[in-house]
Amino acid sequence: MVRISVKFLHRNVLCSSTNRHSLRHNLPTCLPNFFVRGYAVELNRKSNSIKGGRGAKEETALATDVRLVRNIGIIAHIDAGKTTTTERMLFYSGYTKRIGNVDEGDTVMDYLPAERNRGITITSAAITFDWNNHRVNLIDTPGHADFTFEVIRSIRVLDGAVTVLDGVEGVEAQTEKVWHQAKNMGIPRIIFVNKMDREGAGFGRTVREVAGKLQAKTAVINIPMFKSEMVDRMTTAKLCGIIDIIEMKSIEWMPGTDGREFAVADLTGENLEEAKKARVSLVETLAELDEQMVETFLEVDDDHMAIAPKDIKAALRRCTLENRVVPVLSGASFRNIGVQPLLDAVIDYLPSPADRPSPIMRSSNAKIRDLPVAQANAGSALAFKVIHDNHTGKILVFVRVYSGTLTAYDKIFNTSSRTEERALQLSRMYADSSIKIDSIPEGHIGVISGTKEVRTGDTIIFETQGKKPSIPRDQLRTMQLLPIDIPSPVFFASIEPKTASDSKPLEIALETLLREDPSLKISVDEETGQTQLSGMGELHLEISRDRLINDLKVNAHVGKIQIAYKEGIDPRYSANKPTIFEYSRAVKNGIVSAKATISIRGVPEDLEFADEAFKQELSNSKALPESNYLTISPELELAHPKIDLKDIQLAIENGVSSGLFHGKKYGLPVNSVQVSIMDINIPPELDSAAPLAPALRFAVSAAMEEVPPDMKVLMEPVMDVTVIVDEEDIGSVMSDISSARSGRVYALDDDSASRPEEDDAEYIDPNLVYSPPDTTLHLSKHNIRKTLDKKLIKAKVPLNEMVGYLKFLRSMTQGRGSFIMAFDRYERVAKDRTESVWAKEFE
Ligand SMILES: Nc1nc2c(ncn2[C@@H]2O[C@H](COP(=O)(O)OP(=O)(O)OP(=O)(O)O)[C@@H](O)[C@H]2O)c(=O)[nH]1
Repeated sequence: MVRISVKFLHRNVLCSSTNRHSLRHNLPTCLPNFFVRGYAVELNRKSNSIKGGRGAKEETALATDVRLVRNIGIIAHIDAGKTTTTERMLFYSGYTKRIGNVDEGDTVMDYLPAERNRGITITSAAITFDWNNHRVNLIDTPGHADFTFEVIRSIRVLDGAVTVLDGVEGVEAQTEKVWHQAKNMGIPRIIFVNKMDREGAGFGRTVREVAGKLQAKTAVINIPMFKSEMVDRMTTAKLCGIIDIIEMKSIEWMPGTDGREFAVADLTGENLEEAKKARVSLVETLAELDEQMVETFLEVDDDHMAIAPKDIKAALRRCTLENRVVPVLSGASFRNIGVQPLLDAVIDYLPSPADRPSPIMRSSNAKIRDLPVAQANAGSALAFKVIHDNHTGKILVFVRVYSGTLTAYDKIFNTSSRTEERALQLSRMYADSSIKIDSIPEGHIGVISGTKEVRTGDTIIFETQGKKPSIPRDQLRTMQLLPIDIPSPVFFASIEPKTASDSKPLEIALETLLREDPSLKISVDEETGQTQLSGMGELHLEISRDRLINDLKVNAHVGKIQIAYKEGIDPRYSANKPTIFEYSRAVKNGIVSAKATISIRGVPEDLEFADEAFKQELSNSKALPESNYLTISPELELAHPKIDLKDIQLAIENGVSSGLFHGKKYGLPVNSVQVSIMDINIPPELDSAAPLAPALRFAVSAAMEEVPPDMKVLMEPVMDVTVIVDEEDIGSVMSDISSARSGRVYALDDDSASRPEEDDAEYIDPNLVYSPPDTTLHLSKHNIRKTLDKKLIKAKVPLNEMVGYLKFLRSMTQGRGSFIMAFDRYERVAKDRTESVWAKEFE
């Protein structure tokens, strides 16, 4: 006998059956007049079992059958309602007992600094819940631009994404950016147009924007439903539910309830008429893309209404998985409207790991070919987030297993740190608790606790029982999954322990921070001994500082957050002759001298204009940190009778990098230079590569010394800025950017660069897509945003000119303007600005 307890109209309705499937099938009949989809089951957290209908067998299937898994993320512009929507998802799936409220600061998902002190749940990277007999792993993707790197990293482990849009604001710049990242990675997406209860919200307008701006082929599967209401003797329309275009039903939520109950009814009147238009469009869109839909359509004599919902769903699933269409839904999470259909859509249309192509593993050894994980015949997993649990003090490593089943106590080999350890404890994170598990099967997400070496972004290889890897083990151990280029950090702060005894704990805490977030960088100035923490943005460093002081409890002084300037060499500089440097050092067998002949030059910012020979030389060079290059003359023979070639190369690289740590004019790290080694004498009696590093460090330092001071330049981070303004503000904003902020405007409203041209066969004309009329907009008392009149100004602007820009922009545009920016590159500070920048930042 299987029993399931369903929360229904404030009552617990108990349905029983001897057969689990029959129970599921008959469930709606237990609840007359209501159409129950995605019903909530209660989780009894204490016993870690699910009360009611889900027996152990079913839980096992959920935990192992990869087709029942959805690894998804929510991507959205700040404030679109990502957290509000997620909180409802957790509540309706039965994993939280009440709905958290963003405005009252009691949500499970929020990760902002104020909530961070509460511990692990806030920073959870993935939260698991079950819906309609499927397991959903919701992977967190932060919205702030400082964390763009983290967004990219999270997107890589997603199989599908929900894009939440604000029905008033439409497609916003940040959304567009993340959308394209997800699209480029081939991740199927669905769209949820949220906040449809707000005045000025336009569903039809937003759908047209999705088609126009995102160039997505839309399939509207539900539309908002409104009811007329008299407010202050004026008729207004109030959102009350949605019209389901697949089932051709209305779904209405009672105002003021928690949204678990909803009434399903047949459509009538205007709602029916509009639904028919939407159904025709949906079927025709699918028939354009899916042959099976054409056949089904012919079978029902071209009657759009006669096609069974299951056939529409199947076609829509096929097309969504192939990224040919994007299902669009509507609702208002805050009013508890439309979230259950969204959850259903996650299950119905987004892929399971089995539907996704096998990712590629790439070796650090260029000679080894790329290997799709499916062909490796070995276990592989990606550590996509590492978190320090403040409560237990343990390091939790969130992994996505790509192949094989990771079992507790398995030996795991980390291909980045090249270390082996055991996966001592495995668990799965639920909304506010974790459950110990024995294994994490392929396609699933789970947590390994207590590892010593794993960092965010590392690849883990493990051997699966009875299988022999398809390539030799030493080669397999050089493979990495989805490596990510980490952009240069542009802000830094100095860090000092308060007392000598605080030094060791600080070192350990910094190591923890770096394991969690590889986009942070620690550098130690060898001359001054000062430690610097660098990051992507002010907020990024503020959060890291709070983690250090408040969470990891170190006793340290963190200096002011500053822009990370660099020192460079004017590319016009060319040394008359290379620097020859001789270095002697006492070693075991006596004194050895190493002689290095090197030259140094500045690399121009716009490499595309450099001469071909130089470009060719750089492409054969080793890229070092700080956009520097190391070119070793091809004639140079580095092989040594006693020392491994790899060790020699590594010592040279380390030596050159540390020689570039301090520029000779400004004392800043050196950026964008090429160091060429023409000759190097490695004494045969040397038996370790160690002395080579200081030799090279001094040689590079000496070469830098020889560059005349007027050829040494200050370099600054320059941002790629997109300012979104109304037409009437274009003139003032552009002139401010170019005159007051030393920026270069390079495009106006040219947000179409990544889109097909209008005469391209691929072009999606927003005027031709189906979108319901926005009947409520004329009732709005306020000015309605003219979305399509917004203009984008794109410019390259020095970062120091952007500090405090939002406030300035808001006042210049009466609050209408907004902007996003991302690091572009380091550029030389123009001569006329150098003095003022130096004075402002360093004096
Ligand atoms: N009227 C209305 N307000 C909503 C709705 N959904 C969210 N909000 C409000 O919008 C604001 C932002 O919501 P969040 O859920 O924090 O948005 P977010 O996308 O998670 O924002 P970040 O975490 O800052 O990226 C809050 O004040 C919410 O109460 C909705 O459906 N209707």
